[in-house]
Amino acid sequence: MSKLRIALVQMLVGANKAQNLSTASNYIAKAKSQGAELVVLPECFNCPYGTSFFPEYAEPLKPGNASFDCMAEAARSNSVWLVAGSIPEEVITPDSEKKLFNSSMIFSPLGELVSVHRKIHLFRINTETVKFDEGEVLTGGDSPTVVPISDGVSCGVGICFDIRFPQLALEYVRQGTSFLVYPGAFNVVTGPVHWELLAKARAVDSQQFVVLCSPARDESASYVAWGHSMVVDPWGTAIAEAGVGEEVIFATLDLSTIASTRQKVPVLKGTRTDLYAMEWNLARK
Ligand SMILES: NC(=O)CCC(=O)C(=O)O
Repeated sequence: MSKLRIALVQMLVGANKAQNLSTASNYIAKAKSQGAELVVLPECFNCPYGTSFFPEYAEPLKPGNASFDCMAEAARSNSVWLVAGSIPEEVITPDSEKKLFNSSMIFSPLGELVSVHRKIHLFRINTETVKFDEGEVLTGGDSPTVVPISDGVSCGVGICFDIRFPQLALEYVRQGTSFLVYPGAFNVVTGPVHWELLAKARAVDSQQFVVLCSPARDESASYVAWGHSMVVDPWGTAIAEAGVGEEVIFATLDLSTIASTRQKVPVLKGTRTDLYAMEWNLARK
């Protein structure tokens, strides 16, 4: 595989779960009809983004549950790879404790669940205007997720706040991924300053494609998403970008540009792991 056509579904997410699932599924079919081989949905595409909503909308990621069944069928019937944004996942532990994760299901074109990425870094923010702590109800995941797509092509998955951690992206580089996919819902405070900057930073430091998919902006929501879903190439150039409304955007990832970028600017080869390591011991405050 030398090129991969992808679609990012920047959809409006509301309070009605069935409606959200139907919207997602219609857009997946539309993306396929326009040539997409891999489709990405936004963070929390089955429920409004907010800690008060997560328990009510959470589901086990198994057949027999609405979001799982709908997405498996959408991937299968359209024969596409599907990074199904994220939904609140309910897990009952062996000690009968209920835990919730912010999780992304990844389906193959056969409709098989091939991976689940549980958001590792829970979103915490405390500004004058936006305060949020996913840790009030969610548990963080504990492993990076690499999805094999085809012969030698794989992608690393992160969810939103995960993009702020270059160490995770560099771990994906170590594991040989070609692109990084982050379903995300930045907000109107950090979005204007950090969203594009972080997408480009991760693309430049990992020298691969970076894909960010947001919900469309809904000014009446309790949490107003930034929008601006985008795809950045290994050189750091945005090759597709949405506005703030509902929209599907497309990009063709020319995977040969990964090697050519790394040849032009050999930072990965030049990394001096003998002088510095990806570990540190900051006093946590
Ligand atoms: N859903 C999230 O993780 C939001 C992350 C965010 O807005 C940020 O600034 O980081």
